[in-house]
Amino acid sequence: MGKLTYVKSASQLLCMDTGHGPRTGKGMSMLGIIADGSVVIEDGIIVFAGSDALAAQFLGTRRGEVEVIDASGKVVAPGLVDPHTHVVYAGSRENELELRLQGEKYTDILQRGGGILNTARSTREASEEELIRQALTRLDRFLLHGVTTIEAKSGYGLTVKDELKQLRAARELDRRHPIDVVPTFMGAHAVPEEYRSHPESYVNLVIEEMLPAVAERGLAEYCDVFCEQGVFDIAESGRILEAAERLGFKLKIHADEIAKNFGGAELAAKLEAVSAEHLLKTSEEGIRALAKSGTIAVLLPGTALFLMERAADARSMIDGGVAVALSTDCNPGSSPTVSMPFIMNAACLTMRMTPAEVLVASTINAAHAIGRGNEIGSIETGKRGDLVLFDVSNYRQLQYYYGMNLVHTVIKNGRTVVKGGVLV
Ligand SMILES: O=C(O)CC1=NCN=C1
Ligand SMILES: [Zn+2]
Repeated sequence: MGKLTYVKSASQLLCMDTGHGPRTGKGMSMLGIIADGSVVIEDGIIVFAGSDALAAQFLGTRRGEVEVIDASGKVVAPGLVDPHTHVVYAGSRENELELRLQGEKYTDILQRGGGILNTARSTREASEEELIRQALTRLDRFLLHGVTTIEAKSGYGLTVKDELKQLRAARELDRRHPIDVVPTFMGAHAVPEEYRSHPESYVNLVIEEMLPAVAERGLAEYCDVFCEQGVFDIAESGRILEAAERLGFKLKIHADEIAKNFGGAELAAKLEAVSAEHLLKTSEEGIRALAKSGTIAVLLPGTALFLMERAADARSMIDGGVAVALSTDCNPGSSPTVSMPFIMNAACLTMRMTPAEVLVASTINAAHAIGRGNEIGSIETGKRGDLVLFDVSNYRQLQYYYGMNLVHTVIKNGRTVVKGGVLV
């Protein structure tokens, strides 16, 4: 019988246990709140979630060491999940912010060899250990912002060797850091300079060499493609994703970020991708297609803000029956942040999502977007003991006191990893 962790007397315990699968429509507003709630975790797994009174009864039947964490006056939620990051990379691109402030477009910078290709140069030069070292610091900051599981994409190597290096680094992060890391292959992030005169050969390299190399090493669960005007078009994106599916990868797609009605969402729905990401410029037909296929819309309001673009039409998606998740899109070019709390604020203030919807989108729906909806994302017996204690007395205050990090304590697999806002 293992040590018990007893998180007691939360002013609000947000169980997120009011449904199955990704939440849609009204389900996105149902938090499963227990006032004066308690959670008991044993050997990293939740063994009790309910009222204080029932927790005392439950504990009365148990012997052994109990670590008590007083959550009175605080909101206890499932550990936040970030389903879309490019967290493994070297270098930085602060110069591009000023270029864009002067009016240069993101795609113009990429076309002339900057942007993703800038990060590719520094990532190719960096050793695997250096990539790990830089990313570990970002993961510490994710933890301080309440995030206990993230997805991590490759896509800054753009050669077989360097894409494998990035994905091995992601696997090492998962091993070394408390945060769980779900890996995604994204060799189709941009066409590297050495292939600019013959991009179709790069598509063939992704399909014929990179995908098999990643698959036989078991280095990624998902394949993602930057489906965008001037990057990978609908036909190329479809070829790559269909090849990936044949090799057993689950599918994601960066869709409709920049060009209007490019058809990325429709492609995601046609391929029944697990998720479609960005969706800033998605058409009404695209939204209907996502609802029909059950593809999760992973929205990135921080990226929209940082690119100084209008945010995705979350309201039409939620009202249209699409399951919505949120993410930082942590990357050095279009969203250099790890703050899920800021993303939740931005989702309310720029996409009119409610305080309840952003919590569902940052926990259970985000968990389903990376295939972990049965293990994390809600506070239910049998799920991982991943919790975040916020220093507010009710969940609405998380979006009311905006621009602040209100994380007090983070518990990962039943172990306290952040206390009083500092790593322990
Ligand atoms: O610019 C980057 O490094 C990340 C990105 N990929 C697609 N959109 C943004
Ligand atoms: Zn991205």
